[in-house]
Amino acid sequence: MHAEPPPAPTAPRSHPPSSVSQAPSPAPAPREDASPDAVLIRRTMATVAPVADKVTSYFYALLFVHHPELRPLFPAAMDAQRDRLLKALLTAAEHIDNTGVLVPYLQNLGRGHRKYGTEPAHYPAVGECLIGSLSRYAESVWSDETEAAWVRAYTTISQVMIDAAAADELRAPAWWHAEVVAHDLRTPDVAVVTVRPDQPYPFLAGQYASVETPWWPRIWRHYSFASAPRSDGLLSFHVKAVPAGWVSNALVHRARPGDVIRLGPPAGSMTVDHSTDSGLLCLGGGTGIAPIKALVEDVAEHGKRRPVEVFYGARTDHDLYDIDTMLRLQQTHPWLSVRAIVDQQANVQLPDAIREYGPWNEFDAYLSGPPGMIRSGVDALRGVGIPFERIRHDSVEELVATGS
Ligand SMILES: NC(=O)C1=CN([C@@H]2O[C@H](COP(=O)(O)OP(=O)(O)OC[C@H]3O[C@@H](n4cnc5c(N)ncnc54)[C@H](O)[C@@H]3O)[C@@H](O)[C@H]2O)C=CC1
Repeated sequence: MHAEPPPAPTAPRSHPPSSVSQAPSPAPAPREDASPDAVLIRRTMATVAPVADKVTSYFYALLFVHHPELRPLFPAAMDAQRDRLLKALLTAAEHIDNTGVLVPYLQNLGRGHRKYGTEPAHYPAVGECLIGSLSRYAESVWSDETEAAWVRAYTTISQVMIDAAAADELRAPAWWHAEVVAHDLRTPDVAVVTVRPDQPYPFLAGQYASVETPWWPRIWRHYSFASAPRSDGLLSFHVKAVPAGWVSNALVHRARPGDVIRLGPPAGSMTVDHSTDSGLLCLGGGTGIAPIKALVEDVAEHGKRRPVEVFYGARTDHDLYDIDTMLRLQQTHPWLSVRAIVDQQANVQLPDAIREYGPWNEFDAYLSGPPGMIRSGVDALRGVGIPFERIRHDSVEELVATGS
C-alpha cells in the first residue's frame, strides 16, 4: 500500500465542489464534541508528535520486515515520500469524528490507491504496523482502550477506502497509459506536455491527476490539467522542473513525443459551480496558471457571460510563459480580464494586487500556485471580504509535498 501526500481532511483536494472552503491547516471537530475514541487518538498523536520521525521509520521497518511482499508497492527510494502513508492515516484518524469530510476524502484516497496495486488484504498488515509503531512510541499513554480506539478508527478508515476502490473498479481503470504527443519547452525549465490517454479520461476543469513517468517507477506527482476536457481527448499539463524534482525534471528535460506515462484518476474540487452566475476571481502564480486556464475554458464552454478576472503572477516577464494564450482568451471573451503581476515590476505581491481592484463581493475566488501564495492569497481574499466558503484551492499540504 502506498499513499497520496498527507491529507488535510477539512480541506482535501477531493472534497465535494459545493464545499469550497480550504483551510490551510485542518480544523478538527470542536474538542468539546470529540468522541471518547477521538480523545484517545489525539492523546496518542500529541505524545508521538515530538518523535514523529522515529514513529515513521519504525512503522516502515515493521511493514517491510514483516510484510516484504508489500515493499514493491512503494518507490525504490523512500526518502522523499516515505511518511506519506503514515501521515495520511494519522491525520485521517485524528479527524475520525468529522465523517462528512473524512468519508469523501478517504473514498478518493481508496480510489487513488488502485494504481499502486493495493489489495484489501494489504490493509490489515498496515494497520498492525501502525498500531505496533504507535504503541511503542506512545507507551506512556497507551492502554487497552487506546488500542481499541485505534483499531476502530483504522477499521473505519480502511473499510471506506476498500469499498471505494471496489466500487471504482466497476467503472474505471486503476490507471491510464498516456502517450506524449507534444512537448513544448516554454522556458528553460517549464514545459507544456500534451498526452493522449489510451482510454477516455473523464475529468472536470480545475482538477488534477497523479502522474508517473517510465523513468521513476512508482513515484507519482500531481499536476493540474491545463485545459478543460477537449473533444479530441488530449490532456495537457504545465510542468516546471524544480531542484531535486525527479518527476518534474523527467517530464521537462527527458520526455519526448512517443513516451508513455501513467495517469491516476482525476481528483480535486477546484471546479466551477455552474449553478450560480457569480463572477470568478482567479489567482494563478507561476505554473498555477494551468488550472486557471482550464477554468476559463470551462466558463466559455458553458456559455454564460460570467465575469472572470484573472491575476497571473510571475517572478519576471520571462516567467509569464502562458501570457499569450491568456491574452488571446481575453480577446475572444469580453467577460474575461487578465492582468499580469510581475514581482520585479509590481510594488505588491500577486495576492495584494487584488486589493487595488474590485469590489469582489459578488465573486467566488480560485487560487492556484505555490503554497506561500495560496496562504497569503486566502488572507488577502478574506481581507477584501470574500467569505471562506467562497474561496477554492487545492490542499496546501499536498502542494508542499508535490510538484516535484
Ligand atoms: N492547483 C494548484 O494549486 C497548482 C499549484 N501549482 C504549484 O505552483 C507552484 C508554481 O511554481 P513556480 O512557477 O515556480 O511559482 P513561483 O514560485 O515562481 O511563484 C509564482 C508567483 O506566485 C506569487 N507568489 C509566490 N510565492 C508567494 C508568496 N509567498 N506570497 C505571495 N505570492 C507569492 C508571486 O507572484 C510569484 O511570482 C508550484 O509550487 C506548483 O506545485 C502548480 C499548478 C497547479
